[in-house]
Amino acid sequence: MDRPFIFINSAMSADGKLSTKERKQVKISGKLDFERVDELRAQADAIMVGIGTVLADDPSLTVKSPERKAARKIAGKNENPVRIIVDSAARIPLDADIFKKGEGLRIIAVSNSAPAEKIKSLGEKALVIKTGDLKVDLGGLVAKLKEMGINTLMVEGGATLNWGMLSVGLVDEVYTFVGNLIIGGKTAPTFVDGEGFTEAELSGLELLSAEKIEEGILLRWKVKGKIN
Ligand SMILES: NC(=O)C1=CN([C@@H]2O[C@H](COP(=O)(O)OP(=O)(O)OC[C@H]3O[C@@H](n4cnc5c(N)ncnc54)[C@H](O)[C@@H]3O)[C@@H](O)[C@H]2O)C=CC1
Ligand SMILES: Nc1nc(O)c(N)c(N[C@@H]2O[C@H](COP(=O)(O)O)[C@@H](O)[C@H]2O)n1
Repeated sequence: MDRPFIFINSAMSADGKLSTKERKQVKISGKLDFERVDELRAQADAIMVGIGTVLADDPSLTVKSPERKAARKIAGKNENPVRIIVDSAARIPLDADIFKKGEGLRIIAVSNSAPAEKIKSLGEKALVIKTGDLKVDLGGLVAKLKEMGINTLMVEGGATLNWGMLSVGLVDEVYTFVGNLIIGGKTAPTFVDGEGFTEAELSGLELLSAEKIEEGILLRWKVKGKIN
């Protein structure tokens, strides 16, 4: 394959929301799910999120457990997977947590429309990869990641990037943790936002497993592509 194996991991409320209408991150899952996500991070070559997630949550995207970080070191890797932000217009603040916390390569994926001055400043903190004219070309980006030796890519949202990846057929598997709360609100981000598929374009899934974790359920899906 000329791209990495790509999977999405997201935590959603029982009504499919990723966060509140104010884009505020809320606790959807508990300690056991946190550990599961940390293990997925530790096993991945790279983790990717959209700029909307950075602006809303300012995540560090680091591996949290000292044991998992040590195991990566023993395997000759950095403590953290490569951390990638999809950021067409290079809006990421230079003091974002992904720059401040943890070791390892950061990649900011921008488009040709990103301002040159900002790209220059980002170049001091991260590798900047340019694809696409107004919007990052996700297919082009993942092909470059593969060339760099990234074989497993974990996508951690948000709603728009999930759509971007799924809509162009770049996702192999999906993990959705469904938590025991309702968030509601028609403007609250859902698992997949963006334009949405038409009936003719719907993407089918095969259920690989379903597991109760604490008060929620973890579903693992294989993406099958177009149903119709
Ligand atoms: N519960 C969970 O597991 C998670 C929740 N979230 C929540 O999701 C929300 C953020 O989601 P969004 O605002 O939708 O932002 P997002 O994180 O999906 O980023 C979207 C941005 O990615 C950029 N992008 C560049 N090229 C693209 C392309 N080709 N296709 C798609 N996007 C492209 C665009 O600038 C776009 O605005 C936050 O409220 C955050 O808390 C985020 C991650 C995980
Ligand atoms: N709201 C929410 N609930 C959960 O149960 C989650 N697992 C997440 N995941 C996302 O993970 C990011 C935090 O990463 P760091 O701890 O800073 O490394 C953040 O973007 C959350 O939206 N979210």
